[in-house]
Amino acid sequence: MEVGIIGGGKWGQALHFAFSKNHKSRLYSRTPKHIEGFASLEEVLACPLLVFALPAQVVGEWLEANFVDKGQSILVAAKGIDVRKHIFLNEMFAKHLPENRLAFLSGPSFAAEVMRALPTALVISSHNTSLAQTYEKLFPSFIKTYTNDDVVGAEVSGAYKNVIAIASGICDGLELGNNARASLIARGLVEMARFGVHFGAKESSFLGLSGAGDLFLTASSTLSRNYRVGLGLAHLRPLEQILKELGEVAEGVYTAKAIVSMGTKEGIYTPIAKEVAHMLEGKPPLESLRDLLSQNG
Ligand SMILES: NC(=O)C1=CN([C@@H]2O[C@H](COP(=O)(O)OP(=O)(O)OC[C@H]3O[C@@H](n4cnc5c(N)ncnc54)[C@H](OP(=O)(O)O)[C@@H]3O)[C@@H](O)[C@H]2O)C=CC1
Ligand SMILES: O=C(CO)COP(=O)(O)O
Repeated sequence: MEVGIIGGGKWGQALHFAFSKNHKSRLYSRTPKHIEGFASLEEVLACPLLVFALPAQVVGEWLEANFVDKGQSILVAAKGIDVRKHIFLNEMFAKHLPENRLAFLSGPSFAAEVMRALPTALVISSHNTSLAQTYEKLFPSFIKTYTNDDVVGAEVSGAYKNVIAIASGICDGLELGNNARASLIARGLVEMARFGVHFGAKESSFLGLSGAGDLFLTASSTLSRNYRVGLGLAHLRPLEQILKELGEVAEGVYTAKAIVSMGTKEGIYTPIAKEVAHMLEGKPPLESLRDLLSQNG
């Protein structure tokens, strides 16, 4: 099979490496990369199976400017919620192609470990089971894949876990201990499930790879860009400086604000995301901690 990857960042390159094991993979990015299989946007868009691996916050503008519907399907590998429109990625893509040509990738997957061909498990969610199974065939044997139809559950899991990961980094940066981090992650899982179920997600999705799996991974490792943002915030470093030094996307920085806006509008209790959004805007972490601990859960 042939696959065209849009996005040559860490995740696009990792997926390109994985797909290239057994299939013809082409990759396009704004900045040319000197890797085998690098192709023009036209060559990539000509592939019937596409993978979108750009940051969530550029989805809208990128699709408007570049996407030409020639009957392709898209596996969305981005994780986030649009901070300007406060809508899920499936709604952004649905403006350009029908949901039966859309699938979403989620689960615990640091690109760096995929590049080392370390064992990984992922979920492909689509309203079109046959499409999910087609995308499954692209993955090499070191990546185990599961499929389901809970697109919202996959999206909310992948997006929200980044926000809880920032909170976990703050917790460790403040040296609050293992009890505190475990409690924060557990309550974060409850919070993301509450948010997702409100928008139609299946609660079971948050107990699996998409939710608990990706949350445990991202909230417990310095391999996570979002976790590292939290460490920096705990040490009172300016967010602009943290992101400049990171040099890569940290989706939770934007998703936190989207979650709080959507939660406020819909009346959903999102205490951790709310405090993360406050800390991203400069609220001292210890004040947030006090406010979180003083709230009735
Ligand atoms: N890294 C990981 O471990 C994983 C990441 N993801 C998700 O994948 C998505 C991409 O993340 P990742 O690859 O890690 O991010 P990186 O920061 O590594 O790369 C981002 C890429 O996006 C490109 N880009 C940024 N803005 C634009 C734009 N306006 N137009 C065109 N291209 C743009 C950059 O291009 P340029 O190089 O030209 O600046 C860069 O190649 C995110 O949603 C992330 O959450 C999911 C699972 C794992
Ligand atoms: O989504 C990821 C792992 O599943 C990558 O996490 P970070 O974006 O926090 O690095």
